[in-house]
Amino acid sequence: MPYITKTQPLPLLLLPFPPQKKLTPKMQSHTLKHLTCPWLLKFRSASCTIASFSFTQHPQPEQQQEQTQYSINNNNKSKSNSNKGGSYFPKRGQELELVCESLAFKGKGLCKVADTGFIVLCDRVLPGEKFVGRVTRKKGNYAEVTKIKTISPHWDAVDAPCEYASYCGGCKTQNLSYEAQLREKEQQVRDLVVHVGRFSDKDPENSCVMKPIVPCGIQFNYRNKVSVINYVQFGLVKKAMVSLWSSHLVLKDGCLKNHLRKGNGEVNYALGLHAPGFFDKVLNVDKCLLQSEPANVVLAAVQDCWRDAQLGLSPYDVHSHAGFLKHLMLRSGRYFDYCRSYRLQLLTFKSYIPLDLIAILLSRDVKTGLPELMVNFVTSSYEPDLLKPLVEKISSIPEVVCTGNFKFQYVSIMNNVNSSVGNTSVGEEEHTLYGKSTITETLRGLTFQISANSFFQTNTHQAEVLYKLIEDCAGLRGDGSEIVLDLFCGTGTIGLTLARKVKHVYGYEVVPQAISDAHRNATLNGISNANFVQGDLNKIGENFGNEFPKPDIVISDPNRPGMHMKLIKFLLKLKAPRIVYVSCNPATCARDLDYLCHGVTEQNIKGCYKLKSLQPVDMFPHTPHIECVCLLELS
Ligand SMILES: C[S@@+](CC[C@H](N)C(=O)[O-])C[C@H]1O[C@@H](n2cnc3c(N)ncnc32)[C@H](O)[C@@H]1O
Repeated sequence: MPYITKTQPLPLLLLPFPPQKKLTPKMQSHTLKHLTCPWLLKFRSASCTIASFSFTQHPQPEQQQEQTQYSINNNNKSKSNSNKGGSYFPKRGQELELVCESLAFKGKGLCKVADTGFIVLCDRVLPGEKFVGRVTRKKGNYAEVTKIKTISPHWDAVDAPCEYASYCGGCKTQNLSYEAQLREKEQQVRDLVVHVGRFSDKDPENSCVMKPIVPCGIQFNYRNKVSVINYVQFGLVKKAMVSLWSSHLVLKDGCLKNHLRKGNGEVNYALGLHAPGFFDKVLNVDKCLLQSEPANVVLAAVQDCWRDAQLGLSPYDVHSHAGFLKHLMLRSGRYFDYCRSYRLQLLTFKSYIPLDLIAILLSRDVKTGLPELMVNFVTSSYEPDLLKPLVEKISSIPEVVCTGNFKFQYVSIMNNVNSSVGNTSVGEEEHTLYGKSTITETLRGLTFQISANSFFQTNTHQAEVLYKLIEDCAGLRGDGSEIVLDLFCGTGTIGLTLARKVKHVYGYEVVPQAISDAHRNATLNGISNANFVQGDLNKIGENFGNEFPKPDIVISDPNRPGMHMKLIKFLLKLKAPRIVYVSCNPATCARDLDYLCHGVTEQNIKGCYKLKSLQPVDMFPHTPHIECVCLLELS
């Protein structure tokens, strides 16, 4: 059956209860459990019974003691720190001596105030580190602190290779040895599976379910796209609150401070990464160690000239909404793998050769398969003449274009125009300024064309590993007889990598452009047994499922919020023999596994799956992100 070329909407049913409305008990029965602080459960699990699992946490009796000895402020008045109920609560501005116990989901250090059990979170502390923190925020029944000074570091602390590591929002754990990062990630998943997923670690049946984390073979230069996600956004944003001239934000008292204004009072602008916690401040960077070297070469070239007054390029001001340049997005092919394979060969000559040189040497012999690079300028209006000097500069960089005999990279330069006041990098219109409008990447033997706005796994190297694990979990019989349902299919990559070994793939995805990319990718690879349909899986109606046969395998790869209750109920009714759940958020993953295996207690719905394996995968070294591949079988 040919795949559908026209996008077909899912049978839609509007969400009955907009999440912002106050929920009545009936409404609550249709919603998912709240997972605002899943990490609290590890410490407070004693208060949660399996039957009435509550995510509303309350201070424990031991926290109700008033504390005096743990505050080290001179003017400490700990007694006044107790809240009305008499439970311990540190005061804003209070300084505490703390030890980081582990890392919570966003990479924040989890600490307990000694003898009270009161939980505080602190950014940029490492497990085992003893430090002094100042309370900055009270939040429900925990507090956030800012590190003032380290008393004794954790023994797994290492020197971060990136000069921006201590204050950039992208890599939070570069100063923790990679082995320790992996241990922390694995432990986080284990804790969530036990406390949120309710898979007891004391149950012998669960003992072999949780697999050791799969490390990432490359720890730098692995990102193929630097974009708006995870604070790793390149933006051209006016710096606010300027005082001194400098092109960098600096760290002072644990906080980012601007260091800026020229002597003549002129405001300074930056091109770089979002400073964590600030939508309007950007950390000027010349290099990011997570992205490819050619992308860094382009970044340096743009940094070199965009401030030139003669070019008349005005950066976008998020406050006044005036200005032209909004974002610079860099997307590259598999530069690292490409270079590494040749470096390994060259190492046999026992000589050190820089990566760039290796790539140039390599490219002399190879006519196809060169890694490609896309540069996307997001601007507030379409003015190609203004961008012309930048396009000329980038397209003449020897490392990124074909020059003479050195065919190194293919470069595509795009312009997404976004006139809205928001900070989004997706354009309302797209123009090709140089080269073609897509770059090509290969994954598990297939070729994918990626446009500026399409989703593609950001670590292609580790995506190979992830997709192999997914295929292993799918447990294909090898006779090409299975039906696969690929939920949250994006540009169809998972389904397409399985398509040649199965009877048919049905993919569902909300973003229309991703669906057209999926169709194009199917054609490009000569695959005709895959249908891709555009629709919102949070809004499926009663008829969802009528347009495809009962699948043998469901692949579900939702984004961070996990699956909607409607989809959980659909899957529990569908009863496909296997579900491979791929998740980028172990907290919502654990919650959804709980529903699928143990049921939805509040709605008297029984679970019908058994968790066979849960495999954490490190896709993003030095960041808090964790991917998991879970296999569920009908019980
Ligand atoms: C983690 S990505 C997975 C993409 C794809 N499976 C892959 O490996 O490349 C999640 C995908 O779910 C899509 N998505 C998010 N919310 C959705 C919804 N409510 N309905 C359908 N698709 C959704 C996103 O657009 C994104 O493409």
